Amino acid sequence: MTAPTPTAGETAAAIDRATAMVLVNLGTPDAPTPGAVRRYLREFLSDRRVVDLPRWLWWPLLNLVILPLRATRVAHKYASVWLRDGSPLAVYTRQLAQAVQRECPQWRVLHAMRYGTPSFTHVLEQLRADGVRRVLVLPLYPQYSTTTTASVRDVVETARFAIRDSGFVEAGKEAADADADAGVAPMAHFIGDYHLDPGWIAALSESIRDHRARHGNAAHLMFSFHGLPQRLADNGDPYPRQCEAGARAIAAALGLREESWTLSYQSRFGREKWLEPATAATLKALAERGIRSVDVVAPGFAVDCLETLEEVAQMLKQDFQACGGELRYIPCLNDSDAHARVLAAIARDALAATAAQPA
Ligand SMILES: C=CC1=C(C)c2cc3[nH]c(cc4nc(cc5[nH]c(cc1n2)c(C)c5CCC(=O)O)C(CCC(=O)O)=C4C)c(C)c3C=C
Ligand SMILES: [Fe+2]
Ligand SMILES: [Fe+2]
Repeated sequence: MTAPTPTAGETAAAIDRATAMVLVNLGTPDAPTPGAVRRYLREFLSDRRVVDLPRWLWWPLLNLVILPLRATRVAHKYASVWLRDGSPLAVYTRQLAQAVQRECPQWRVLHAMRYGTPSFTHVLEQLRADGVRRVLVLPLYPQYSTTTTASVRDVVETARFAIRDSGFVEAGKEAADADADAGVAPMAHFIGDYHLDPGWIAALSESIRDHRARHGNAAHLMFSFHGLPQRLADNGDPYPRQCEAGARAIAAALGLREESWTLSYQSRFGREKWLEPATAATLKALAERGIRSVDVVAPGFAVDCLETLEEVAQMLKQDFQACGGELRYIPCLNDSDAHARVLAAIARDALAATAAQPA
């Protein structure tokens, strides 16, 4: 009996079983309930990369004030965008990893979350047990920030140390083999940002062009990015510069006139001064200038989530309508083929660059 002929994908898969790619996103609650949201927010907002107040001040504020007040309110928001298969961020991230897997049949492609499940540590242990020796980590944040990207890097290092320290031994191995194997965490390569990647700029420009061709051109295009405390930018976080450079490159690719687009920041949290201009205030100012239609795109989000679907496509849309205008939200690249191709190309380039480096 002859073995079945392998497909192109299977042949390629046989070439590099030792390499995997992990797409890492922020994470999201497991259910749109106050309990699940509380668990998620507790983990997220306990990360010193996200809130850097002294613990003696932050712990009581978080546990006794913020979580009790916020969990129920935010659970309602999640409920308003929840999909049949879960939170939008979880569903689209999972589907995006599957789409990238189709683009890269030679490697294993998985996803992990910085907070909640599946955790990066869990995914790395699984890959290591399957014999993967090299992991390419791609945080799903096009722009680098200490609050997001650096925090993913933290868990990558923690997970690699945890594997080394656990003296991980596979069942059924001979002692010598097991000794040789114990503590070998896969090597990790990390992609810090892709805010000016030409493929990414082209994919976003194309998606905006396509949306406008189908729904008509609004008078104005707004690039709305998740915000950050201004203090972090003042201390050198490159995030706002990368947002500006990306928005400018997309506007140029679309051939937009300077006065027909704006960059703004949304999702403010807490009392500190955040990056400005704020998306809500900018929309109000546009309405006051008599601009009646605005397209909003959110290039800081790889996939749609609470912040785009609830805050922009529901709340800000209603507010703008109340000012007599029409807001059209342009979805994120999500699990589109174009997005999967861009991320696959970024990964291939990153690995080719590491291979080209001298040993
Ligand atoms: C100090 C608090 C926060 C900082 C700093 C921050 C930075 C930051 N966040 C994203 C991406 C996302 N944030 C999302 C939700 C979200 N963000 C914060 C707070 C900070 N973010 C909170 C408290 C929440 C949860 C919702 C709420 O309680 O209001 C999400 C969506 C998650 C989902 O489940 O859908 C994303 C994505 C970036 C890119 C960023 C810095 C650049
Ligand atoms: Fe956030
Ligand atoms: Fe928000």
